Parts: sequence; C-alpha cells; structure tokens
Amino acid sequence: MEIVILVVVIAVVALAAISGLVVSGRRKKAAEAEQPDTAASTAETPARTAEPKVGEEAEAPPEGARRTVEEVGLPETEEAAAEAPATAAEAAAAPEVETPAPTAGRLVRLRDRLSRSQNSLGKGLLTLLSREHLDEDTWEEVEDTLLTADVGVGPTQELVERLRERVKVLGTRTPEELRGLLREELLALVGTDLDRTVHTEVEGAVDRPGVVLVVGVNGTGKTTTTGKLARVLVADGKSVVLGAADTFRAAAADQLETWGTRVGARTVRGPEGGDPASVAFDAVKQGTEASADVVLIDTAGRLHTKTGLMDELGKVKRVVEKQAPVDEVLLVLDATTGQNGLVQARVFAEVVDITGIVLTKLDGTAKGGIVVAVQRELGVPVKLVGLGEGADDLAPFEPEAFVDALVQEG
Ligand SMILES: Nc1nc2c(ncn2[C@@H]2O[C@H](COP(=O)(O)OP(=O)(O)OP(=O)(O)O)[C@@H](O)[C@H]2O)c(=O)[nH]1
Repeated sequence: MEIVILVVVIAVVALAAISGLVVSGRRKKAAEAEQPDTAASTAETPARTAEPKVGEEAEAPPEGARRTVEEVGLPETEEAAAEAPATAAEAAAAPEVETPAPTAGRLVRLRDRLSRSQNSLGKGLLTLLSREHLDEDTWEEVEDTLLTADVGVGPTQELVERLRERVKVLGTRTPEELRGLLREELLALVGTDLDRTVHTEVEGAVDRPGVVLVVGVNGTGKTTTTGKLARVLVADGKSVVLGAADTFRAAAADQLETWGTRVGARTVRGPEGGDPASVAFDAVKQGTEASADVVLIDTAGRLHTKTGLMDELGKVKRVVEKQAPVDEVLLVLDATTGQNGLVQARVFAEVVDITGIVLTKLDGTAKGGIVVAVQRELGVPVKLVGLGEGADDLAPFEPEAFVDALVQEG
C-alpha cells in the first residue's frame, strides 16, 4: 500500500513539473512576440542601464539586444547626432557679423545730438545779435561767447569783424536774416572746400591696401574710433584688416579685436609689450597678402610729453612705409579737453604728418568751436566726428550739417 501511495505522489510531482515548463516556454514566446525589432530594444537598453541594480535585484542582460561591432555600424542619423554638438558649439563660438548703418547722411541722423550740445553757441550769438543796440559791450559778449566755445582768438576776431560789417549794412535785422547771416559766416570759418575724405583709396593700378594710422593721446577714444572707422569702411563695402599696435595697454588689442570681429575684420596683434612697429608692419603685410582694401592701425596712447614714446610713433610710421606708403594719419582729439587738445595736436604734428583730425565726444561738450581752432592750428581738416559711444556714432564731418545744428531753431 505504501508503495502505491509513493508512486501516486511521484506521478503528481512529475505532472506538475511538466506543466510548469510548458507555461514558461509560452511566456517566453509571448515576450519575444512583443519585441518586433532590435532597434526598439536597443532604445530600451539605456533605460535599463541607467538604473543599475545589484545583488538579488540585478537583472540579466537582455539577450536579443546584443549586436556585434560590425552589425552596429554608424547610421547617418548617428553621424549627424555626433556632429551636432560640434556644430552647435561652433555656432556659439562664431560671433554674428553685423551690418553697420550706412555712412551717408550720418551727421544728419546725429544732428539732434549735435544741436543739443552745441545749440547754446548759436542761440547765444543770435540773442546777442538781435539786441536793438549793438554797442561795444554787446560785441564783447559776442566775442566771449565764441571764445568760450573754443573757436580760438584769431578766428573769433575775424568773425566778429565780419559780423559787425554785415550787420551795419543790413540795417534792420529780422531773426531769419540774422540766422542766415550767422550761418554763412560760421560756414566760411569752418570751410566748405577742404578735402574731408579719409584717404583709403590707392591711386593707380597698385595692388596694395590703403593704409591708415590712428594716433592720439590715451583716452581720447582712439581705439574706439579705429573700431568705429572699420565699421564705416565695411558699411561702404570695403574689406578691412586691423593692426593692434597699441601693445602697451593690454586690453587695447582685445578691445580692437572685438570691434573687428563684429564686422568680420581680422585683427593682427603681437605679444603684450612687444614692438608696436613690428605689429604695424605685419598688419600691412597680412592686409596685402589677403588683398584687403584698407589696413587700419591703432597705435599706443602716447603721452605727448614722453619723448621716447613719440619717437617710437615716428618709427612705427617709418617701418610701415617699408611695406606701403601711409595714406592717412588721423589724429584723434577729445573735444572736451579744449585748449589741451590743441597742445597735443601741435606735438603730434611735429612727429608725424597729420592728414586728418577726428574730434571725439562732441556730444558731451558745448565747445564745438574746437573744429575751427584745430583746423587753423594744424592746417588739416576735421574729417570725422564722434557723437556718442554707440557703434555707429562716428560720422563723416559735413560742414553744412554741423553749422545747421549750431544755428537751428529749438
Ligand atoms: N560720449 C562719447 N564717448 C566716446 C566717444 N568716442 C569714444 N568715447 C569713449 O571714450 C572712452 C575712451 O575710449 P578708448 O577708445 O578706449 O580710448 P583710447 O584713446 O583708445 O585710450 P587708450 O587705448 O588708453 O589709448 C570710451 O569709454 C569710449 O566709449 C564719443 O564720440 N562720444
């Protein structure tokens, strides 16, 4: 009997084992049916590995997901994905090249700024000239007004003399007549027949860039002006190479390079404290090799009292001239420094032949008369004026727009 019971138990256990195997086989098949392709399982793999488990919780690696190196290959999408971060990084690193505002009529655009700062000169003169009796005291006041605006002694006396004569002839004076008269006389003083173009064009069939040297004392706005001038030239369709020959002030080359990058102009620079003449030489060389239209060279802010530094400026020019003639030497003067600017102008003119003047910060002073004074002092025209810190706030100087801003109503 016991033997019969034992045989029955063994038979039941055996049956149970067989049915268990069948069920697990079915489950496995059903699971395989739920995984239609390997790509889907590959996609799941990272999710599993993202949360690794250890010990008893550890899962067996998915069998079907494994592929050999040969099988995996590099599909197009993976290539693109691999390239994408580099392109994005490049895009972030590559600065956006700006399109500067056109230069034609810039001074007209900036006229409000000019008349805001210079209007007191015109208004002051018109008020005085409108007085019923133009006695000596009044003429003295006219003179003082002009001197205060930095017109300079010689030009002031000339203007007062001309005004006295013309007012006498005029007899009765309407405000409009006076305005017209003052406009004419101021315009004659500023000069309408001077060549105010910044010389960047090379004459003849010579294959070289125009070379412009920018000089001036520290803080006058020299580096900023060089950068703004690059924008003016780019706006006029020229290609520009910048030379950072201000190797004394560490930040100057960076500052210049930033200006250049914004308009797609290359900046040639040297080691900090290096030889400025060698940087200037390299800039012209590279500009020539690159067939650039213009090379603009920013020089160190020289204190005009330091003879050694001034001598070095002369050297920069001589060394550049071994590559190509310098077509334009622009002296940058800060209009707010008044008579001190004239002293600087005189000293610079002794070292290099200044061919044009840039008056910066005219937006921050009522002393616009410096335009007249500095032209007289150097016999060189004002070619550009700075009317703000904005990138396109440097304008070609136009005598008519300038004088209109002085005498305009309002
Ligand atoms: N309001 C006004 N500020 C200006 C003008 N031009 C330049 N500046 C400012 O003047 C300051 C000096 O300009 P920089 O270009 O650094 O002067 P810099 O002559 O190159 O000076 P160094 O490199 O030290 O020789 C800057 O803050 C400019 O933004 C202008 O026309 N108007």
